Amino acid sequence: MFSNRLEERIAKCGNPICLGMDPKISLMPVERRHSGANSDEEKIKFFYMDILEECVKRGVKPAVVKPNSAYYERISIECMAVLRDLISVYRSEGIPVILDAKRGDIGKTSEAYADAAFNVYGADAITVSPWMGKDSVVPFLTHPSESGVYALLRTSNKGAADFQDLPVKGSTAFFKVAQKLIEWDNGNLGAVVGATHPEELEKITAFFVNKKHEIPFLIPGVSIPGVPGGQGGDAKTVLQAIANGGGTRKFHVLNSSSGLNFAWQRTGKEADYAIACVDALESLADSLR
Ligand SMILES: O=c1ccn([C@@H]2O[C@H](COP(=O)(O)O)[C@@H](O)[C@H]2O)c(=O)[nH]1
Repeated sequence: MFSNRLEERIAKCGNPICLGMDPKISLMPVERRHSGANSDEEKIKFFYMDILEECVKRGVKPAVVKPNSAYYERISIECMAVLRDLISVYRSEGIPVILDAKRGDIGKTSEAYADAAFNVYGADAITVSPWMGKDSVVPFLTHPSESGVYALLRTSNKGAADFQDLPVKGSTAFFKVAQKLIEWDNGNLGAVVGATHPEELEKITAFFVNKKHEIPFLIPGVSIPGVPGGQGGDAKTVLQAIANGGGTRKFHVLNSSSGLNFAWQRTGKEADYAIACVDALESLADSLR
């Protein structure tokens, strides 16, 4: 089951951090280290390979990584192959990969999406939208690869309130989704809950705890102090919200993408982008112990 795999992985690596891998070429000073890196595809590959190499050298690895496919799709078809290669190489270092693609469609199309995510890209888990209901999510959950599925529950963006917070029959829409997730769960289901609304995170944690059915959360929106571009979520506040809701930390992961990727901006030392990323990862991990 994916939830067990996550628990073991977090215990092994000693931190609950999800390193987002969302490339932004203007913030990737790869040419400082690799004069031959001309194309965007090469830059992305070098950038994330350098970060992985630094992680391995220092023995500081994130619990999981999360590339968002949009950032690769926007570059080129070839960049999708770069994404596949990066997934493979991070996995070969024992780091599970969550493909953030927010899929979901009628059943047979969800089956195709699941094959793409788990067989073609080789990801360990995927994000899905639960909006189309059970038959749109089950094909991911029952895929022979027994991979993880994170359903959007209470997202980190401002617009999350537009639908997710709507009152529904004495409750709130996101709680109705949470109830369905419990019903659909086969040990492979998790939920996306944003870091930017700790009060909602606490209530959602308490909901699952009270139902005696906790599922893994993917918690995006964590910022790294001093690095621009993040959404403002605070990692310690997130863990406190989970504790306040009565939850355990065993399988939840906290995602920071721009904050970790482009941490070199704190010192301005462009050539040290990989060191800066792993420094930020290490100090975030230390601060959460
Ligand atoms: O509710 C959600 C769901 C997904 N995301 C994704 O996570 C990263 C966040 O990037 P940062 O640079 O750390 O803000 C990005 O891929 C989002 O699409 C989210 O932020 N919130």
